[in-house]
Amino acid sequence: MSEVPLKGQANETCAPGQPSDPKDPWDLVVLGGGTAGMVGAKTAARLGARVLLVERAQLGGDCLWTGCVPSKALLACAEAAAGARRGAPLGVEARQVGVDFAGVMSHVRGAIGHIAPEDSVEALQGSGVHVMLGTGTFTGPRRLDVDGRQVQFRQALLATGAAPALPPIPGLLESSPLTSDTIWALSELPGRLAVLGGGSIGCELGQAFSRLGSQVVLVEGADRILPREDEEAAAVVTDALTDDGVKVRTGVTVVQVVGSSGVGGALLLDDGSRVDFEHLLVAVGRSPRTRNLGLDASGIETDPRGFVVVDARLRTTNAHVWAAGDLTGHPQFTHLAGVHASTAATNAVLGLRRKVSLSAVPRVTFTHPEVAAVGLPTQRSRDGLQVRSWPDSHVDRAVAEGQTTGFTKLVTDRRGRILGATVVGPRAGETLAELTLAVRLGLTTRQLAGTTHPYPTFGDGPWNAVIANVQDQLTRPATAMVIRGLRTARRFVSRR
Ligand SMILES: Cc1cc2nc3c(=O)[nH]c(=O)nc-3n(C[C@H](O)[C@H](O)[C@H](O)COP(=O)(O)OP(=O)(O)OC[C@H]3O[C@@H](n4cnc5c(N)ncnc54)[C@H](O)[C@@H]3O)c2cc1C
Ligand SMILES: NC(=O)c1ccc[n+]([C@@H]2O[C@H](COP(=O)([O-])OP(=O)(O)OC[C@H]3O[C@@H](n4cnc5c(N)ncnc54)[C@H](O)[C@@H]3O)[C@@H](O)[C@H]2O)c1
Repeated sequence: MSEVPLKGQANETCAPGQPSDPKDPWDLVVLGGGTAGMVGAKTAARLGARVLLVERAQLGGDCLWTGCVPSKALLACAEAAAGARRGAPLGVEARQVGVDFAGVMSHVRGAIGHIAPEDSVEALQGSGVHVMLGTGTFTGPRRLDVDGRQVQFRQALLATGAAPALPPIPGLLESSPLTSDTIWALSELPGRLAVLGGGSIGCELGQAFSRLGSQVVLVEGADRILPREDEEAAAVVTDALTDDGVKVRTGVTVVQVVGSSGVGGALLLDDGSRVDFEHLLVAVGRSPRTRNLGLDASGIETDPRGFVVVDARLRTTNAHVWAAGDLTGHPQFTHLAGVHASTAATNAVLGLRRKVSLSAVPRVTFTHPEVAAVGLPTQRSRDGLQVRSWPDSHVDRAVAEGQTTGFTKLVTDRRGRILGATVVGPRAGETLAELTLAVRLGLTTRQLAGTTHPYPTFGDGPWNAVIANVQDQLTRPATAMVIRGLRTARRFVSRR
């Protein structure tokens, strides 16, 4: 363990070092320096608390080193290749698209390197947070051991994240599969890549590797990929993956993996078929990093899957310990980890009772086209709720770009309040922002329809969908009668 000392007088003022008197514990000790840990620590320091953050590896966590940043950088390379290839219908022909995998990985590392200083020890110190590098374990309700050093706290924030899950399939471990933790070390593009799991990671990385030139087979146990998303959205992505050369196999179970570490192998499926691979990527979900943390010693309970049990204020079953991010069992997103952390840190340091709400947490799968969703499912109409759809084939920007497979779907109540949305299309994640605000604030389609949107943008999809919903409302018998009455009165008045 190495302790990183604070530098400079200014830092000393805002974040004094370890209190020398053990009866004067840290106001907040944060365990884990990923998104949740860093945001929580900075929030608490900004509120004037004396904060110690303990990280066992490197600050930045999964998002920076193995998650969002490398995956989106890889996707950008893949989109550059695919964009060059799909020029023909637009009159632009690139006869041979070459991919230099070393160059791709250099871009991926470059993106990480660009962002890393913002998540560095120095940056945290500059925000008034004391950092200790080492592995933390609870040794009591208000005590931690960090590689042999005892740390006392008034409050603690647990933010140790989650790690790729490996299902108990015979032969899987022996085949040393790749996961989202290890795939970034590849130095050569896999010739044949099998991807187990058709969720966010499987779809994003499967499509990216296929666009870069790998032969990809994606194996999903459920009857469709992206099983948590709108069925039509999943169908559009299935078609897109297929167009990009991915062989999508759904509704099949892997009964055995044959082959040994590093020399390829095969998935044996329950329908008797096999999928040969050079590399296997496993992406079937992420398990909380809650083992060997001494949670029993500190009275912190976990659920049967190992996620830390929290209340709506993110307090664990130890009244002095809070939890944030992937280890809580809430949706596993960087943006939610940040919201969690600022809420939990504020509650911990100031004794407030702020709650997190999961009703308007947006999610985006960054395939091409993207699938972005928030709020209630848009799958089908339910009692008293309407679903309104608008296809990108009627969005002028999508037509101009020759990318019309997407759509916007809204679920609204009778008053036109927007309760949920799914947007599929290029940059759907950006388009979703206003719908997220609408769901969160309970805005109506009438309010959004009355807001001028710039033309021509993909934002026309949601705008046309809300306008269509308002027009639907105008056809209701009572409203139609009022309109008829006003029109008749107007005619009468203007005749005089
Ligand atoms: C391939 C991939 C792509 C993703 N893409 C997106 C995306 O596009 N958008 C999005 O919102 N989310 C995305 N995610 C999810 C996102 O990365 C996570 O939700 C986010 O990183 C969770 O942050 P966290 O702080 O909870 O955990 P982590 O980032 O995992 O941080 C936990 C930290 O705790 C440390 N730690 C663990 N145990 C100890 C200990 N005992 N002592 C000290 N330190 C410890 C770890 O070293 C780590 O640094 C992606 C994930 C993956 C894998
Ligand atoms: N764009 C993003 O925001 C983004 C991107 C990547 C990851 N993430 C986060 O990381 C988490 C983990 O991603 P993930 O893709 O590993 O998990 P996931 O839960 O999104 O998807 C896992 C998929 O694997 C399937 N599956 C499970 N066991 C299987 C088996 N034995 N055989 C075949 N299929 C099986 C499931 O049906 C599911 O479709 C996500 O839930 C998400 O929160 C987010």
